[in-house]
Amino acid sequence: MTYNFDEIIDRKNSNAMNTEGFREYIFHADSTMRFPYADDEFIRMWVADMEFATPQVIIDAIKTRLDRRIFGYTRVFDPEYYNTFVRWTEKRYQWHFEKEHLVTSNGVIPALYEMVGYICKPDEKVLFVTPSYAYFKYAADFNNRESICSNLINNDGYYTIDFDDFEAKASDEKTALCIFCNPHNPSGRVWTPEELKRVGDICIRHNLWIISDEIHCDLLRVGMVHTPLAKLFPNYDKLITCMAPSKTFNMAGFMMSNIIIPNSDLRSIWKERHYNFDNPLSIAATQAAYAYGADWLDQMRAYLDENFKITGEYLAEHLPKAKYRISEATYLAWVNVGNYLPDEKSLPLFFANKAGVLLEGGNMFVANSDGYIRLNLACPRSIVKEGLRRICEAINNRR
Ligand SMILES: Cc1ncc(COP(=O)(O)O)c(C/N=C2\CONC2=O)c1O
Repeated sequence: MTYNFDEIIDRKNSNAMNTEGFREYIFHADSTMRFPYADDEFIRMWVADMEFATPQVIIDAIKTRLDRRIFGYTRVFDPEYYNTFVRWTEKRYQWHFEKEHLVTSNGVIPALYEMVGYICKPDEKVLFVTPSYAYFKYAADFNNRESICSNLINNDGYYTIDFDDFEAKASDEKTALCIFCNPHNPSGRVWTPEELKRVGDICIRHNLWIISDEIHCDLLRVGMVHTPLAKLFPNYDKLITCMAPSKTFNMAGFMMSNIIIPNSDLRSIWKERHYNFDNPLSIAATQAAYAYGADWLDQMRAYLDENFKITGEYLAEHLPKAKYRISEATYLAWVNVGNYLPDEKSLPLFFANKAGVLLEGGNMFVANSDGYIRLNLACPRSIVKEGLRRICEAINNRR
């Protein structure tokens, strides 16, 4: 089957964050905030969900479950749920994990919120690299735990880990947990086994817990290889792995993620305190995604690769002083426009007002992200092209 990723799908009046939630999330404003563009005139390149239809195989599985017509209290009991997912990780990442280590959560972020509280004592710290997905900091904030950040080294747009700084912060006796993003949002880096080995060795040397957030792992550029951190450290049971179908198959609204907790004590705490019920439609959707979604994913990745390619070509022609590298994973382009807008206080506000483009950027990624904008390229190509046209025009025509 050939999928049509050029199709523009109307999301209005579907309670989508993407169309309804931007004022609050990006601008901390209410519905009275106004722009020179009507809401449906915006090109939306901000929140990380896709403008592509969720694969039909997933929709069909949901319909099949709907036909059972009763939707009472539900959790994963069927071993086929685990079998389907572990076959996916074995086939794509040559990584196996034990059935009893798998728990489900209604999202990776809710899992982070819970586990920071289970793992860190009140005076302990959470370490992560920056720039970072802001919810890593929010998970620490929510639990009144201190964040400790290690800035990535930015080599002309290619990010690497400052291992000396990372180890200095990991060695802080109050640092108890590292939340590590692999692949990395927002830089798009796919960490190499060598980089991952150094991260793991440092964390183990300083007796840290590690949560490896691998939610973007399926969204690799063609030819890239994802290495689960736990694959390199099979005997370190203080290493939790988070994966989910939500980013991969555009089903974040089903709020289903897989958390692999090898440490039996932590797993017991999780089972004791976590509200351990799942949406029956989400279980059906997740199982179908991993059982039958590979063909759609492979076609979608090829479409995304082309979107990243045309983005680089367009920026090279129209914004030659911008810094851009094709992300090694995710569907998020990370572009440094600082040479053009060095004094812009809010890049999202500038582009909302001047380009009619909703995007994230600047200080929305905790630290070490000044001058950068993040563009969601998981859109029909015509939308990507119009967004790029508007962004470049707004910059080149600014007064
Ligand atoms: C690294 C990372 N972890 C977790 C999540 C969310 O997981 P969930 O709770 O949905 O299972 C996201 C979503 N990233 C988003 C969502 O919108 N903008 C972003 O950058 C993410 O990028």
